[in-house]
Amino acid sequence: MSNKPGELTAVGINHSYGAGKLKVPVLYDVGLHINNSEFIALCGTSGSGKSTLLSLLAGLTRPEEGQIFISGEEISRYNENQLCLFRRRSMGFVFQSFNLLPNLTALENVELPLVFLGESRRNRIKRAKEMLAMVGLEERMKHRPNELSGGQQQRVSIARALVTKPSIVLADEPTGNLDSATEEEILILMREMNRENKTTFVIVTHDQGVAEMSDRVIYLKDGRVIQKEGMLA
Ligand SMILES: Nc1ncnc2c1ncn2[C@@H]1O[C@H](COP(=O)(O)OP(=O)(O)OP(=O)(O)O)[C@@H](O)[C@H]1O
Repeated sequence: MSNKPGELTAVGINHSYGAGKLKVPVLYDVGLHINNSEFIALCGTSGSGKSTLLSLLAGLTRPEEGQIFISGEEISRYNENQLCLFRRRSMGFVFQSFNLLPNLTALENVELPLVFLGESRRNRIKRAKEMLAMVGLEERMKHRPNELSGGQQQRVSIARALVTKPSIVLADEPTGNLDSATEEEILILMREMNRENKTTFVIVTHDQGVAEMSDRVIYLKDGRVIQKEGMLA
């Protein structure tokens, strides 16, 4: 299997939690292909397996069966160190609860992924400032997360996700903690980032707004992909 930067492919994924009598199957023969620079909504009812699938695509969980290819690399074969390096270099993450470090400023939070990649301080600051300007927060870069609104915190976390120029951003309910006006603002921002940087976005969501703004919806029901080409959930 060869795929290009920013492409994701899953083949024959079966996954369960627990073992023996306590084993709970969660994903059944899941297959999907996502093209470079697509903006994808991953939808489905509560408990259908969306977060589990995202965690497998992120390489945070290893599939019990099946293969996952990201940008041409079969990450389902990687060991922990290889996975960690791959995530740092090629992926960005956005979470419902923002996951910013409370004692760091917005600028320092955005710099952090570059610290892990060993970038010089000068380059880190330059790049983090550029990203904060791109998300409209250059005036707030010295502020700590508790001095920012929820929408501003999510903007910082989008800047942090994109600062390493990843080919893929994975987001788990990124608008779940925001009011509806802010939710729309954040969605528009992610769509702009997707178009400007040609970054692939995969967004787990219950929000119809995300689905409507997406190129495509992948719909999970009871652990199976039931709809995937150009249809809304
Ligand atoms: N660590 C775990 N151990 C055991 N079962 C788990 C674990 N994580 C998830 N599950 C189960 O796997 C199933 C799928 O969970 P998952 O969180 O992937 O669904 P989801 O579609 O993201 O749900 P939601 O929309 O409610 O967040 C659920 O039945 C859940 O209870």
